[in-house]
Amino acid sequence: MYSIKEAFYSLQGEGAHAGRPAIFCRFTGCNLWTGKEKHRATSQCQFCDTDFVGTDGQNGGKFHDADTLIAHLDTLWPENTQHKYLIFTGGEPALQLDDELIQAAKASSYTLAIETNGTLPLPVGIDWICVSPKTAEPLVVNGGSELKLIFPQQHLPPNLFTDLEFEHFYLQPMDQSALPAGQARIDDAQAQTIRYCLQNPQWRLSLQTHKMLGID
Ligand SMILES: C[S@@+](CC[C@H](N)C(=O)[O-])C[C@H]1O[C@@H](n2cnc3c(N)ncnc32)[C@H](O)[C@@H]1O
Ligand SMILES: Nc1nc2[nH]cc(C(=O)O)c2c(=O)[nH]1
Ligand code: SF4
Ligand SMILES: [Mg+2]
Repeated sequence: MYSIKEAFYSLQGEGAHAGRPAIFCRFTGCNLWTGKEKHRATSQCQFCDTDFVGTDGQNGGKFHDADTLIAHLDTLWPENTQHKYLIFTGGEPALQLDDELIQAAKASSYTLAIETNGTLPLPVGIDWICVSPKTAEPLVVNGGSELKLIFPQQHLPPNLFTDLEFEHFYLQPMDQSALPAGQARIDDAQAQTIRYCLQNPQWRLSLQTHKMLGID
C-alpha cells in the first residue's frame, strides 16, 4: 500500500534539472517531522515548506500496489510523448519507495528521480538522486547526483558535505515565508546564499523557480 499526498505534472523547479517537465509523486509522511505545526519547533527539520499529511491533495490517495499507482500517475503524462520523468518526493519518499514501485515505473518507461533527506536507505535503480541534508548525523545516502543543501542551517555548514560523492553541489536559500509567526527567522537567506557561493565556488545557487512562476 502506498499513501500519496498529491501528484501533479509540472516543471522541476530546483537544482540541475530546473525547467524539466516531470510528474511529482508526493508521498505522505516524513521521519524528521510529523507535519503538525505543534511539533515543528521540536522536530529535526523545522523549516519545511510542504504539507505532506494525509492523502487529500490533488490526485492523492491510497494505492494498493505499484502497478495501480503507476497507472494513476501515467494519466498525468501528456499522451504520445516521450522523455517521461517521475520525481518521488514527500514527505520522505524513502519511507515508502520500494523495488516493486521502481520496477513498475521503469516498465512504463520513466526516468526516475528522488528528493530525499538522505537519512534512509534507497532502493537501487533511481536515475537521479537529490539529497538535501537536515541533520549533522552522517548521511545514509552519502553519494548521488546532486547535494542540495538548504542554506543557512544552524549546525550544518556546507563544508560538512564537500567531500561526499556527489556530481553537483547546490545551496538553496531557505524560504521562510510560510513559517508560523512565532518562529525565529534567519536574516536574508538569499543574500547569504549568494555571498557563500561567490566565496566558495564549489557551490552553485539553486532557486525555487516554481514559486517565482506561481506553478506547482
Ligand atoms: C519538501 S522536501 C521533500 C523531500 C525530502 N524530505 C527532503 O527533505 O529532501 C523537497 C525539497 O524541498 C526543500 N525544502 C523544504 N523546505 C524548504 C524551504 N523552507 N526552503 C527551501 N527549500 C525547502 C527540501 O530541502 C527538499 O530539497
Ligand atoms: N515545481 C516543483 N519543483 C520541485 N522540486 C522539488 C519539489 C519538492 O517539493 O520536492 C518541487 C515542487 O514541489 N514543485
Ligand atoms: S525532511 Fe523534507 S519533507 Fe521532511 S520535514 Fe524536512 S523538508 Fe519536509
Ligand atoms: Mg516543494
